[in-house]
Amino acid sequence: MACRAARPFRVLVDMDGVLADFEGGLLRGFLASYPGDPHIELTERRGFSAREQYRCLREDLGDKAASVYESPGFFLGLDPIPAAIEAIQEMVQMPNTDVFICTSPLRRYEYCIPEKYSWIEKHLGPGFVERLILTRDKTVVSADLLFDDKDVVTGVEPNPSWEHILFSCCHNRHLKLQTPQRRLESWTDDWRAILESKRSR
Ligand SMILES: O=c1ccn([C@H]2C[C@H](O)[C@@H](COP(=O)(O)O)O2)c(=O)[nH]1
Ligand SMILES: [Mg+2]
Repeated sequence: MACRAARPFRVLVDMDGVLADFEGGLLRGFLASYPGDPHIELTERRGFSAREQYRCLREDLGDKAASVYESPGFFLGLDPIPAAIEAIQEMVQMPNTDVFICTSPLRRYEYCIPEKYSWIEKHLGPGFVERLILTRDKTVVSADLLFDDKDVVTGVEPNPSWEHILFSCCHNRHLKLQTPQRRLESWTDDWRAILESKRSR
């Protein structure tokens, strides 16, 4: 029987907080839309859900925060995370390596979904649009690694195929990781070493 060739090493890269600066865009939009309201500095952000932290600050502020990222142009207007574009462009050229962008759309998706596609085309080119996976459950996507800023990535699959590498973001920097979880501080941190250490296992 012919041996099945080993499949390429597969990497999932999250979008918000890893490629696109969701937190910076939210704060900028909140200050512009609600200049008289209390806001949360990025250094004060705790927990994945900014909406929840704003709601805890004052009941009405959660919906105000959501109105910012539910507005037309929000997702398309996000700045790239520093060095993210260069890192992905290098990663996708690596031999025997497949890279997909795996991101969760808002429930209110009408602007979010097309703008996520447009953002990828704008910053990574039309070819990368083929590599965009939209799902609210990343555990069902098969891969070797997932770079994601969310502290815990859960879904219907209790044992996802990928190792979750926590990508540092304002809301998770304070977290102390449980061994053996690994963190990537930024795209100028040694992401290549993480790929090679995993690839060789
Ligand atoms: O406070 C928040 C923060 C994020 N979101 C949404 C925005 C995006 O659609 C997804 C991002 O999830 P990823 O895990 O980065 O794909 O979460 C929100 O609704 N509220
Ligand atoms: Mg994210």
